[in-house]
Amino acid sequence: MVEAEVSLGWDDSVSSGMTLDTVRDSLIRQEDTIIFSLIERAKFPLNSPTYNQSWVPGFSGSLVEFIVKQTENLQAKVGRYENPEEHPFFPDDLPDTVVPHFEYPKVLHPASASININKDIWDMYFNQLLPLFVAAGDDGNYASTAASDLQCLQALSKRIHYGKFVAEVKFRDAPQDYEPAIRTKDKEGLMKLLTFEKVEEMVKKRVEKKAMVFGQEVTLGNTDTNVKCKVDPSVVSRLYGDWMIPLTKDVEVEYLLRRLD
Ligand SMILES: C=C(O[C@@H]1C=C(C(=O)O)C=C[C@H]1O)C(=O)O
Repeated sequence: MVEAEVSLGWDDSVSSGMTLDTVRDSLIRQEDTIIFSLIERAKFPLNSPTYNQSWVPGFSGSLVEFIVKQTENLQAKVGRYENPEEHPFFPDDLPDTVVPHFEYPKVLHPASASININKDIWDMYFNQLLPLFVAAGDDGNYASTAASDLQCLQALSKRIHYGKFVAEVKFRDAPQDYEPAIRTKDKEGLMKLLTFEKVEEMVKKRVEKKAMVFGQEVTLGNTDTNVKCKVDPSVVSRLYGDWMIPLTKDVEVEYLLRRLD
């Protein structure tokens, strides 16, 4: 299976133009998308009926499940999941694309297609993250709430699965360091090799600052030094420290384990 796909065009000697710097630039830009999506979701209170009631006749799941499934169905038809940067939350039974196939550069090892940790991302988002940054309450805006959740989920999923690209460029930069740990399936060794603590500290500080800048009320009068942010910056920093970075690194390890298949 993997061999057949390799013969369809994956060639790891071809330069993708990707470097650790360009990959990190993409992660930095994705921070903006993530923080804005959280700010948008924070406009609404928790709105728990979005998650714990079935509303749609003939569909037994929650409203958010319905919206995510239906949207993914539509987006699959127009090719969203042909892009190796995108991963569906409900990958079963997605329709084929109806639009012409776009040739994305084959940067990743074909085995990477089997890595999708969206189940964990879904659980983390709804059970741990959401209650930390939205107010309690119910304003009835369930459909808009679910649409905002989808934006957040897609942004978080893209960032975390971007670990595949991070791992690929790290491997290409130093195959001699990674190969022994891959061959012995040494997850801990791989984790050590790919970890840059200083970079992680910078990421956490930067997203905290961005949340402060993006989420403040902009007024034309004197700048109020006591700004109240739309999303608590320390929650954003915690989101990265406790979940985004560890999950991205899990994806990196999973990718590397398959890198020599
Ligand atoms: C993504 C990278 O790999 C690891 C994960 C990081 C992250 O998720 O932000 C940051 C540094 C590394 O420990 C990277 O090196 O940039």
